[in-house]
Amino acid sequence: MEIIREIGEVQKKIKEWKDAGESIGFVPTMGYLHRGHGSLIERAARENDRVVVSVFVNPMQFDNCNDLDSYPSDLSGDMDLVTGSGGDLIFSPTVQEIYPRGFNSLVEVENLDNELCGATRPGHFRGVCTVLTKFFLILAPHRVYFGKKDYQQLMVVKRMVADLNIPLEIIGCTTVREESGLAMSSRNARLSEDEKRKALIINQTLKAVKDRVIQGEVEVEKIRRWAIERIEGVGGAVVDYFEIVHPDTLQKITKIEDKAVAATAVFIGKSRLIDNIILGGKDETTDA
Ligand SMILES: Nc1ncnc2c1ncn2[C@@H]1O[C@H](COP(=O)(O)OP(=O)(O)OP(=O)(O)O)[C@@H](O)[C@H]1O
Ligand SMILES: CC(C)(CO)[C@@H](O)C(=O)[O-]
Ligand code: BAL
Repeated sequence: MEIIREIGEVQKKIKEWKDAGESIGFVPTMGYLHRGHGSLIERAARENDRVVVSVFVNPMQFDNCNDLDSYPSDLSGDMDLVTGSGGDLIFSPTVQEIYPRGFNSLVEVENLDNELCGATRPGHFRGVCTVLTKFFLILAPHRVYFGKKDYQQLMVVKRMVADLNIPLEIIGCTTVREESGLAMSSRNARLSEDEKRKALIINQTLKAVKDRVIQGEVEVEKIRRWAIERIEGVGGAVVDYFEIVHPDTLQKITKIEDKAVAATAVFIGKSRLIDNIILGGKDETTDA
């Protein structure tokens, strides 16, 4: 298992593989890898001959310097996880390698980015789409794997690839959880034991919302207010947003008449955690 830091070098390696007729799977990450990332890498390894994992904390997608500066990292742990999950290569460029002249060209997916994380982290998806476009052009993989924990990111990237005719397949993978139900996230590493216990309220509330919908509740505003109160009731949890949106357009809805997505971002202490659940349809336990 190799770590490559330079664009020219990773391209040389990928060319060798492609010249040998091998298919390339790509898993973009910001590092500090956990079993959630591992499941993406394992799936990529099942479906491709070679798997490249990028580890790059992209400054362009952070609107909060503290969040960027305190983002955890552990490249040697990442190497172990990538090896154990069947990956072939880590591409971990420096910021200078990716943005040598700063950056004047931006990729933005309109409308899908105006609610949820797009509303509360201005410029976030512009940063994500710009860096991913660069990675897609640099690596030219056949298939790229994303987690459904970042539901909006998955939808935005699918749309970007379709709009720009980028020749690769985007694959969404099931959210991997702790036994407690907490969605695995690199940012969980910053939680104290007490905060970790409090963070359980996020998934518990999403599941309770799903139950209310199954029992016939359709009024979004009623559910929203109830869910926010329930989450913040644990003390030390502050809801950044809790919204119920159309699963494809990601626009807010007022009544749940068909499939919908409940998505939330919650500050537990200083860590901002996200999670979501599919309502009014099958749950998110299947890959797509
Ligand atoms: N629990 C998880 N299950 C499945 N996929 C996941 C999980 N956590 C992250 N991913 C996916 O891994 C990819 C890289 O995500 P990232 O490196 O930001 O990890 P993260 O744990 O989500 O970090 P953060 O704490 O910043 O949210 C994304 O496609 C993301 O959706
Ligand atoms: C896709 C990504 C690696 C782009 O920087 C990041 O947004 C993430 O880790 O989800
Ligand atoms: N997983 C999303 C990357 C971010 O929080 O910036």
